[in-house]
Amino acid sequence: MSFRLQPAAPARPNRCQLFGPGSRPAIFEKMASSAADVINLDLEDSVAPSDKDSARANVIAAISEHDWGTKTLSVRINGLDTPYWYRDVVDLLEQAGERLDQIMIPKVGCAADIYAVDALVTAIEAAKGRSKRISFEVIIESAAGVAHVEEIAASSPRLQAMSLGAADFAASMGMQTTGIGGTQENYYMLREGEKHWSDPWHWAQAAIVAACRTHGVLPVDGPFGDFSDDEGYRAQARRSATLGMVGKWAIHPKQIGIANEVFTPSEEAVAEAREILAAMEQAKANGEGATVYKGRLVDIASIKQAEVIVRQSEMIAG
Ligand SMILES: CC(C)(COP(=O)(O)OP(=O)(O)OC[C@H]1O[C@@H](n2cnc3c(N)ncnc32)[C@H](O)[C@@H]1OP(=O)(O)O)[C@@H](O)C(=O)NCCC(=O)NCCSC(=O)C[C@H](O)C(=O)O
Ligand SMILES: [Mg+2]
Repeated sequence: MSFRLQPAAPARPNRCQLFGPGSRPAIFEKMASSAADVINLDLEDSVAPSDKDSARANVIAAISEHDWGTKTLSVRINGLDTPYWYRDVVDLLEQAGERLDQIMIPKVGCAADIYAVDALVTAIEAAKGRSKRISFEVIIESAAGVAHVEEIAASSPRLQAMSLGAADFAASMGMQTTGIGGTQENYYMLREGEKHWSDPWHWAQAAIVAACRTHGVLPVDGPFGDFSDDEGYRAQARRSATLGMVGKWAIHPKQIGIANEVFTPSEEAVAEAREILAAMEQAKANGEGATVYKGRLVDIASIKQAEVIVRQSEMIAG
């Protein structure tokens, strides 16, 4: 165990990030009144090149015009490989009101990508006297992104969250699929003639969780494209939650409730966690470092596991 303590990730609910194209202002009010914890107004891939300027103007206006409540309000800018991103940053930071919380940087490939955006944001914040420091979130959605995930997680004190973007990731990796997340028909093993499906996103998710937990960043699962498949979305969200991710994107309002349910620890899970903490208190009072709870071992590490669940539930309850 390193003597360095693992930094805590930001203590904010991030169970569901609801996306909407910046070119579709008719849905902004629905997004604002939704039950999502985070709103992502998109200037990137859901906006056609011909609409980039008008979408940017829509988003800047919407930041002040709608009541976003206590949600984290984030805007996804265009990638650093496009001619749009610097104008996104300049106009947002110069023109959008103080309600803007966060910028999402897509297709990040190395720490220097974040450095470039950080330098620009820092200069504009100072020049304009913005009182609120903008935070960053990034999407890991390329081979380079996952190869450099740890340096990216460490890249800036502004960085609060990191998502896996399954669609661009699959393309960058040359994966044989057009699916956005979820079970992939050809990713199976055979045993005695029976197919057993595996999870092709798992290794990248695990890399993201480890990098995020090392550097105090929130790990988030990205989009699930088939919004008519509720159970497929739920299954992927449950796997992500089990792996340590704190939330998942919604690309349609019907996915919000499922994400909120999966990423809120259940009453039973919280009750059990509290019982484990009580059992360990008793064990400590008896001079023991380990004891038996419901027929299984619990020890000092179990305290930390139980605390994760209790802390998450208390933070969500506010
Ligand atoms: C996917 C959609 C285009 C579907 O839109 P639509 O056809 O309007 O859906 P419905 O008719 O079923 O809508 C029902 C009602 O819900 C409202 N609605 C729809 N979408 C949203 C939303 N995102 N937020 C809030 N409200 C929404 C409709 O207006 C209907 O309302 P009403 O008429 O009052 O009943 C659309 O959902 C959509 O555009 N989704 C977001 C797409 C997006 O942002 N994509 C980018 C993120 S994913 C990505 O980028 C990939 C990633 O980078 C990677 O690489 O993996
Ligand atoms: Mg993408």
